[in-house]
Amino acid sequence: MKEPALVIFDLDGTLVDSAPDLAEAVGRTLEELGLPPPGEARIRAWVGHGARQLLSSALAWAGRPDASALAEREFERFMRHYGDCLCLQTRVYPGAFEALDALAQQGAELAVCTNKPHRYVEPLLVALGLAPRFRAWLGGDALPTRKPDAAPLLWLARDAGCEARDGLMVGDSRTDILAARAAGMPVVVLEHGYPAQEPIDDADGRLPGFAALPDWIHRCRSTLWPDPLESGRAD
Ligand SMILES: O=C(O)COP(=O)(O)O
Ligand SMILES: [Mg+2]
Repeated sequence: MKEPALVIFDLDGTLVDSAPDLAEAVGRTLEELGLPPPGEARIRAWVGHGARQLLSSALAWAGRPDASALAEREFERFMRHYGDCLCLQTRVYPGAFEALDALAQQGAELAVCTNKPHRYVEPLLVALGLAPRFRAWLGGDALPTRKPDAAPLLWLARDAGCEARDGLMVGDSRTDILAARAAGMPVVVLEHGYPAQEPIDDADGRLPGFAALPDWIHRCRSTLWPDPLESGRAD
């Protein structure tokens, strides 16, 4: 029986809890614009669609009817602030290192696919000691399209020399599920992250956190990654 050849992790809400630092950066940006900071709880509900969308959600919440145009204009201001608070309070979720090590020991390649701006992905992974675990990572603006488009997952599968169907996406949101489905990749959702704003019940699995991941993969491997010799799959 096979194991996944490649496991791709979402970043915010899956590998790391970055909401406090994102909230700080959004708060500083809005304060400079004379608007109230939305606070961490609201940020948790808005993360996952990229930084522009996050800023736009905050500006709309603060009552700006021109939120999306204003987010575009003030994007670099937000990016400066986020660069300043990238890793003040951001933490790796419990069990992540252990799960990554267990998967690597089983021979899986590991990668990160996030909608966070690409320029901040590597500094964050390095600061948290995660970078050496991954063969590759892609931020939301690394390619012309981002999750929920399939392109970043397909790019990472190609980079690892495998088919998307032989990989696994580990995420926390509907965006991750849609990207994986579009790529033809199995997907499991970890529920330790941000509150689900959209349905996540059509993932292949839902787990409370990392501790359950290696065992879940092991139990599901014959259905999710059937061995062509056993299943008669035509390649
Ligand atoms: O929305 C973002 O900035 C990042 O979100 P993701 O890591 O969950 O893709
Ligand atoms: Mg996420």
